[in-house]
Amino acid sequence: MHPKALLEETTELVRRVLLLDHPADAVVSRYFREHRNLGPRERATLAETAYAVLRRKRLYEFLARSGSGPQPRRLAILAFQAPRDFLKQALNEPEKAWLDACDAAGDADLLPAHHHNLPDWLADKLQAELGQPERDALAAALLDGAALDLRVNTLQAKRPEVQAELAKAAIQSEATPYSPWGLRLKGKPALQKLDAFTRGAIEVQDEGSQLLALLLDAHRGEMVADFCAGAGGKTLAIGATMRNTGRLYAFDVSAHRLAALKPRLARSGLSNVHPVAIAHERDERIKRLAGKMDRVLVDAPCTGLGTLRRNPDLKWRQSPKDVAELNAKQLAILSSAARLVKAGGRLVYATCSILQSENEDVAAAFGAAHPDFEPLNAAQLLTALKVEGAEALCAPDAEAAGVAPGSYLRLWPHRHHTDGFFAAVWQRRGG
Ligand SMILES: C[S@@+](CC[C@H](N)C(=O)[O-])C[C@H]1O[C@@H](n2cnc3c(N)ncnc32)[C@H](O)[C@@H]1O
Repeated sequence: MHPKALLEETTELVRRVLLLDHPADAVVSRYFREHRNLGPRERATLAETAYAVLRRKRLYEFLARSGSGPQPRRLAILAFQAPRDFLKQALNEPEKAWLDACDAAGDADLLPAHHHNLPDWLADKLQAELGQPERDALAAALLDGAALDLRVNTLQAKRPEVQAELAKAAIQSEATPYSPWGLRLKGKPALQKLDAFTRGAIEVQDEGSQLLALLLDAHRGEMVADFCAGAGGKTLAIGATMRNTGRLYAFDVSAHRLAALKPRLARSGLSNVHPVAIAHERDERIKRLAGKMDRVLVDAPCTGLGTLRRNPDLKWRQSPKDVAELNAKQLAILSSAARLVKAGGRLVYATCSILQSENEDVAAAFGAAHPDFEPLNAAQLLTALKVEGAEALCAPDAEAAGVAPGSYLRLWPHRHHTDGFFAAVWQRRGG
């Protein structure tokens, strides 16, 4: 495709994702369905440019003020993911001169917002919670793309075997540093046609997400509930730790998301999983299981701000009002799910958010209202599960928030190269 046509297609996709009315990945998929003529390299340029605009929107909007022509075109030019000489073939003379001037803009011309590229409310909140140097390190890490991590399905294969099998297909990987099941791939190879994928030996899953399933520590023969199972990323990992025995309920209010679990379950070889679509967290079907579960995971709906490397649109699609509404929902879901836990059983509350209000504050509110749940130290649990350097994963600086070091799992992109995750763990007293 001629550079001019490619820039025009890219401009249209940028315009659509910036409406922010749907998740960016859905907008991109829809665009590709509507434009089947686009080849794989063209698709990559379009998608990567749209994501680059979302990542550095504040910087590019600032630079775009000096240009002319439609704003989405200016943003697409600034973020265009191809060599400059290719791009310049698509530009008129004034655009070329303007782009050269933008490339020459130095730090002195830029404000902090043009570096962190966060909305003000979020930049301020993170600065208040972390201090500015840490906030800036986090913001910089969130501007990078994330590595592609796999979880090896240990029901089917061992990690070194899968690693060797991938190497034969020219896919290089290294063992993830913390998760015993993880492989971090070099690059972003296509996986869906690999035998290892179709037979269920691998699933795409961030290392941090694997650690949440590990922390639940479900065993053979247990009764376990994954309360917000969604498409079942963690359900599959938990089912494997149970060695396909016992009973694993996958609850979610979204039948649509649970439907996406079905083909993954079929590949995985798990037959102990029972997906159940519920109306809400106080659904009658849940009440019947009160006090019966050995383990309950609440992977709560959240802002997803820990996943900005993958979903940069989320920072523009969330507001303080959304956060406040989620906080109430998170506590309600956690409190309802806790009723399922039997005496002596374990409860894990997790999010992929980096905000204290969705994490420590919800855990503290739940703990204050539920003296029958004893908090467990996440660092000690992960150390017992042989996770290397578990203490550094578990909020070593938590004392500032008034809790003992190691109380909570706190994963950060800039520290641990995972998505941002939180987990708190309790044991129900009386077992
Ligand atoms: C963070 S996502 C879960 C991701 C999933 N555990 C995984 O590993 O792929 C949160 C899920 O909570 C579900 N949810 C929202 N409200 C809920 C409720 N009241 N009860 C149960 N699930 C709920 C959403 O539909 C969504 O699938």
